[in-house]
Amino acid sequence: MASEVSKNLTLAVTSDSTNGGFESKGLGVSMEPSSDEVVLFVNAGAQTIVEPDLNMNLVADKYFEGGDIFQTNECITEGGDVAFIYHTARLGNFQYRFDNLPEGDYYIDLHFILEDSDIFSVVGANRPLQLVDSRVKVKMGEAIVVRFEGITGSPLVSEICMRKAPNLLDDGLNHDFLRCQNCAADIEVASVQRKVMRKKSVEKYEKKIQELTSQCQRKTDECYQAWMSLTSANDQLEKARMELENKLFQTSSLCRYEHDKKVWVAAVKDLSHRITVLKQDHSQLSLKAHQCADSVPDLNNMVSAVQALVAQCEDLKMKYNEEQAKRRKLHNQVEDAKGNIRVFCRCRPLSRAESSTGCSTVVDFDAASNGELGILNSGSIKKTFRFDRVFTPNDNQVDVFAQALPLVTSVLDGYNVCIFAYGQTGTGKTFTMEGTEGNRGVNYQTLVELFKIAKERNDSFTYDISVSVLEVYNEQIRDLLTTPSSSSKKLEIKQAAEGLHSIPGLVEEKVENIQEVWNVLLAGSSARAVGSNNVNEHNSRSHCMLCIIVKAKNLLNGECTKSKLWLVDLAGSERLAKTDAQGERLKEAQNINRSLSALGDVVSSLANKSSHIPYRNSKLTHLLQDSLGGESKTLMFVQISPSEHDLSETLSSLNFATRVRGVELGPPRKQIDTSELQKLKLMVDKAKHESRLKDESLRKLEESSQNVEGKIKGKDQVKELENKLTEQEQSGAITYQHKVRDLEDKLKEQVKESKSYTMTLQDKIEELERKLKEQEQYSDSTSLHLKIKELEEKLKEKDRRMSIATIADSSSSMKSSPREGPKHIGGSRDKKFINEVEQYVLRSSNLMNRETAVGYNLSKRLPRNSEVENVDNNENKSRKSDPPRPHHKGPTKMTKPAPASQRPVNHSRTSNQTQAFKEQDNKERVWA
Ligand SMILES: Nc1ncnc2c1ncn2[C@@H]1O[C@H](COP(=O)(O)OP(=O)(O)OP(=O)(O)O)[C@@H](O)[C@H]1O
Repeated sequence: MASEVSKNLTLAVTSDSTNGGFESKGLGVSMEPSSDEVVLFVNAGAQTIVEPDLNMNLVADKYFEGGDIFQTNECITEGGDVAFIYHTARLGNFQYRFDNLPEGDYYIDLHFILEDSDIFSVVGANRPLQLVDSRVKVKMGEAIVVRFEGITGSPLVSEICMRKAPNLLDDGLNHDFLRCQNCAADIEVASVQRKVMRKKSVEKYEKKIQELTSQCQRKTDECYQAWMSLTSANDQLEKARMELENKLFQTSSLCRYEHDKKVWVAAVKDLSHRITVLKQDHSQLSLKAHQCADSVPDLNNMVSAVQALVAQCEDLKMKYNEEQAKRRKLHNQVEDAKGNIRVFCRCRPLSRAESSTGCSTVVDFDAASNGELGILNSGSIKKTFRFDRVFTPNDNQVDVFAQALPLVTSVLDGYNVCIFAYGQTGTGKTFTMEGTEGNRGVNYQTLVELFKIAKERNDSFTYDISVSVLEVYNEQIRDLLTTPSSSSKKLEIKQAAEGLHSIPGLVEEKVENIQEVWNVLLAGSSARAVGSNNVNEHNSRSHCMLCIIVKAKNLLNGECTKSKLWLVDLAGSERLAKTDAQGERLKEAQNINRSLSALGDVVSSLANKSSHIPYRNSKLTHLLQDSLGGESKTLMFVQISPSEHDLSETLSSLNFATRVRGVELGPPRKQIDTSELQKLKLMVDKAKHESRLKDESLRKLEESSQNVEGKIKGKDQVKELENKLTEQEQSGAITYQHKVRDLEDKLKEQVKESKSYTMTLQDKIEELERKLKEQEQYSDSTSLHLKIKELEEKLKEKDRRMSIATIADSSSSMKSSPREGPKHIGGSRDKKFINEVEQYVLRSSNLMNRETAVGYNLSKRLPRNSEVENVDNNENKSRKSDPPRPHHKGPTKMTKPAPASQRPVNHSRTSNQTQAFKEQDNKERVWA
């Protein structure tokens, strides 16, 4: 059943303000009846204009003053008509329920505080918001519920007051209206009842007023006294405060002084500590200074030692430089010894297709390790070829490159090198030069090695390496590194200077590591394939050329070199007849044949030492001009197939390669040997010349003695003359002895030098011989044997002449020996000694000639260093016809010149001696 709700609701706000209206934003009150409860909503969302109500203060006072404080929401009734609640909890939406109320009308007052809301700012801090006289009618069994809803913030409910309203239903009595001083409601009161109530209340209030007045008087007195005592206490307090402040000030200044004192003491302590430390430092430093002063001489020594070391280092550097130069020279000599053109033959394995068709092999590798290769015909060897190296199908890429490696070193030493692969299509030219990804060929390995050696030498050399890749197809040069737009440009060869060629416009890609090289090689090979329908066919019919340009600078002596390494994969060498070609194919084949035969012609001309080398007959030879012949080194791989079906092509390739290899048969350059021989010859000539001069002076001496003898007539005269002669002879003999001694010393030295030099030469030769041995074994022996024989003949002839000369010499010395004067003895000994030296020198040089020219033969004959002297001795013993060797007794053992009186004067003997000297001299001249 719906409750009857009073329309007379007021929302009041406690305030000191007495006029004007307040606008309460966000608070509203509504009442809704429900079935068994009367609900009072306090809604914070509504707009309500609140009227000020002065009485409200009184109501609030009353509640705060006299009201009990209840902590719960229980309904407490006092006399069954009023309920108070005082609640301090802060809540959001909440409700109070009042049950068991007796039936009747009730006033409900609400006091609550809303914080954080606009109401709060209107009402002021901690002042309650009041809602008074909400009158509700409660029937039997109904309850009153006060519900707060939609409230923002945290309301603090301070009071809920419920009062029983006077019964509105009249029982027929005459009613007066009494306005409630508390709530301003008109309360209907009966007139009698009103008088009694008024009297009672007047009395009650008067009594209360009196009590309050007296209480107020009392309180006023108390207040006055309290005020007075407070004032005096205040004065005393002020005084005490002043004193305290004074004291505090004094104390603080004292404290500050104490504190400052402490600080200063600490600072002084710290400073004195620092001074001690500084003193210690000072003494240590002065100690060190003394030590330094003491160590100055040591330091000077050290500086000079360091300087000496630096000088030593410089010296070592120079020596290292020299050694490097020697190494390069020797390396070059070894390379020279091997020949400037080398031919390696490589045979590929039978292909799968060939094996499956049961194709047989026509190549015999039994003597491959000796550089020999046999071509079989119906099981027996038909023809044998010899090359610098023969690689069987079992030899891998590393084995092959190991043999090409020395040439790579030559490029870094400043020599031009050309390595090319020649052979029939499909014999493995590309395999040898380029290789496959897992089996890199000569090109890649060469570049790896170049970078490796360049790195090893980087403290004495700087190297700039650049690469060009080009192709010669149909006698046209195509740059494979150029951009596609400019690839159509024709390249031509220009002569830059004498012996130097350049290709203007050719790309030279600078490379600094092997990865860059690999990129360039890839770029080249992919460019090669562009524009061709059949890549393999195109590649077979063009020459692919890789040019590596090495610019080197020697950091030690500033020498700069620029050398080239050509790596060429030639076009297939099939003969024209076999290609069975027409039109364009025929032209291609003709061009290939022309360029390959031009290559053959160039190397043949080089072999024949022809004055004109036909480089310009093809683009290929023209390009390679500065790397073929001259000081440059060439390596050719002749690639062959083992198949019986390719026999004729194989034979043709092998014949071509043999023609190329002919170049190597030219005599290797042996510059060192000739120059040394020349030196020794000069030394001998000098010695001979000196000896001749001495002979001349001797002869003059003898002539003058003969003249003197002829003039002697009287004894005194004779004696006088004899004395003069003796004196003359003595002085002449002494000077002569000195001269002879000097000469002997000189000769000894020369012999020693020549011996040691010969030994070093022999060492070098031995080393060369060891390296040559291999080479010599393969070389065509017939021409060498002829030369050896020729040289041996010459040697024998020389020996024969020499023995004749010595026999004549010995016979003449035999004749003059019985009465040889001191001068004569010295002269003949000198000559014999010279002869000995000459023979020895000639023997050595012959040996050297033979050794260098025919190292293979010499290796059997030439004694080792330690054996050289034994050989000499043996020769002494065995050659009885040789002139006797001089016995170096030294000048002390020389026979003293006899006085003229003791010597028989023998004119004929003297003239015989002179004659013998003359003969000997003539023989020597002939011999010389
Ligand atoms: N020594 C070898 N070992 C193994 N396989 C080889 C050898 N030589 C060549 N081959 C193989 O034989 C085939 C032909 O070789 P390659 O292409 O190198 O011949 P080519 O002479 O360069 O031919 P073209 O003249 O057509 O360029 C290739 O498959 C190659 O891998």
